[in-house]
Amino acid sequence: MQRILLVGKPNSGKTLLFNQLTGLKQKVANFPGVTVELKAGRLNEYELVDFPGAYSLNTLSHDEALAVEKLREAMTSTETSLIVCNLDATRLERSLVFGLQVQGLAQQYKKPILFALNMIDEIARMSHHIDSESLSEVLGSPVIPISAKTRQGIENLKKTIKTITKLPNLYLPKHSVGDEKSIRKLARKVGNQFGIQPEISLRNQNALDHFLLHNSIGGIVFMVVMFLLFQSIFTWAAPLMDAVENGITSLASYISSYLGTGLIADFINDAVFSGIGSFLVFVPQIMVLTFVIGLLEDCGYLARAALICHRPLSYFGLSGRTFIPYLSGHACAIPAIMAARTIESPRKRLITMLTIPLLSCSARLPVYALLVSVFIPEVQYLNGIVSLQGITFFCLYLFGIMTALLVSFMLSRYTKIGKDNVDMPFILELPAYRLPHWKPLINRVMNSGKQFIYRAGPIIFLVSTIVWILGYFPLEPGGLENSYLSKIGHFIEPVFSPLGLDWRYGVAIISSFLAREVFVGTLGTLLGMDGADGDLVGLADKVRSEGMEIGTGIGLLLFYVVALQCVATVAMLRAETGSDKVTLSVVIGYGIFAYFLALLAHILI
Ligand SMILES: Nc1nc2c(ncn2[C@@H]2O[C@H](COP(=O)(O)OP(=O)(O)OP(=O)(O)O)[C@@H](O)[C@H]2O)c(=O)[nH]1
Ligand SMILES: [Mg+2]
Repeated sequence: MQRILLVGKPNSGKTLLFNQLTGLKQKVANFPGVTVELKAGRLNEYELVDFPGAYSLNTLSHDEALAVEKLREAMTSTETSLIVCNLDATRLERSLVFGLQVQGLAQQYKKPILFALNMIDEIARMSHHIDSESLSEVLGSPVIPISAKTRQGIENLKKTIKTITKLPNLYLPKHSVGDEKSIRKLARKVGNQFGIQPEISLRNQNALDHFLLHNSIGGIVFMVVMFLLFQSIFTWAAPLMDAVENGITSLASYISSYLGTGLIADFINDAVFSGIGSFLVFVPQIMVLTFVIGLLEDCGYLARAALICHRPLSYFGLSGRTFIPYLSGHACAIPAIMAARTIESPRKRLITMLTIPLLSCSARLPVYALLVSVFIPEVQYLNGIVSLQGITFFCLYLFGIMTALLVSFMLSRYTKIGKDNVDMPFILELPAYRLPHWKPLINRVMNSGKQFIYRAGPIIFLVSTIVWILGYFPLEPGGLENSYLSKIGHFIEPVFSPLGLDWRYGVAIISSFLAREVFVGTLGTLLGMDGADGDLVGLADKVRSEGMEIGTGIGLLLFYVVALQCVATVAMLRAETGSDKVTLSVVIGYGIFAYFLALLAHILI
């Protein structure tokens, strides 16, 4: 299939434009380095390829290097029909440095090129206008003004793409500017002539940055924002979680009233409703977390937070750019490990990737929520804005962060890991402050919930079903205690009994090595079969009524903070580090560390 390449400077709106043209929903956010791998979609009879952004053909970070390498490769391919180079109209000079370099490549390989002059809605808001026709004459290639946000000019862009792909030879760039120095000179000249003056575009930004990047005020704002972020996950998501829980409980009792008793009824109650239901409750929490992170990204704050964190993170052998993968690691480690591609220093990138699994991702939420509600009373402060359970959550997340920092510190000080690579400087372009763009944000939130269900749902269903079958059969007096599962459980019990956990918790922990959220589902199935009435609220009550000691509970929590129990993360680590040895060491190392923490907590508390 013939291809159209969509390239340009980071954070210039390529992916939003890609989504508008293909109808897909790739991630869009207001900081440089969101897209880290090539993504393809259909635009009429063509394949449209969204590239990671790059500032120049001479690259710094891994994602830029990938973009440039793939771009050079695609240039030589006969399947490449057109290059659409996206320019950020509010930062014309910077967009043109890469744009003119790409135009040079297009001329060399005889490919037509078209410039999409994006963000003209922002330009209009600043009472400015860019004469795109004159700009097109100066550049020697078509320039189409658009707004990927408001869709202004998108139809015109589509029409121009059609015209050019029909008669490509008429649109080949006629001349190229030459070396990097003359490109930068021309970019500055054109930027000054057509673009918006930095004093105007940066006026509001500078005022806000003065406050948010201030040495002490900036630090306090950062702490408050992070505290509210973590509070939101627990306190603010609670009403939504209650709604889902009530919905599932009513559905369960409605369906059970029709099923009567017997094998099918037991299966539906214990495996389906207790197993799957107990993890569905956490979908709203994950969506709230994605919403708050998305809000911070969209308004431009996250890039500032990365800058604030650069100094302290450097102390632990990391970079300011580690901040964004670390933060998104609290939603899911997989995209976070990929996001580490934007880290300029290979050593810091490696250390970041290896420590991301220590951050509390949303799969731990069900486990935390269950144990926190067992041990921590529901006390609220400040009219319900802050709760004791929320504070406990914050401490658990903090523990994950501290452990990640400590491990990074040790890796950077006492090992040679990744040391043979050249170190690169930390450079970060601060995006403009903007109001959030609601549609893509809502899409992301819905997607996060959907993906959690799609990814975890089938595994949980499978594991719950297997656990249920092993626990139900052979149909002998004594029920669960005489089941196959109990035999397996008792066999592995010696591993878990030093932690104060009986065989049922052992089975739940072992089954959660595939994915952590399976723990609650399996426990739901197991305790459901053991007399809980299949209702989800009952799970915490059931654990409490069995008299689990607080030291054991805290030990279990710490175990889940540290242990790397996620097949998908292990596979991703292997792919991104390219080393079996490193991946295996991380899995075993964190496993042993987690076990000893749990043991210590059980003995000491
Ligand atoms: N106001 C306005 N904002 C836009 C427009 N296009 C994109 N944005 C915003 O710009 C930010 C960056 O958009 P992305 O599509 O993620 O940019 P990208 O070029 O793909 O960025 P990387 O993947 O990091 O290279 C997001 O916050 C978008 O909502 C536009 O036309 N107008
Ligand atoms: Mg992108």
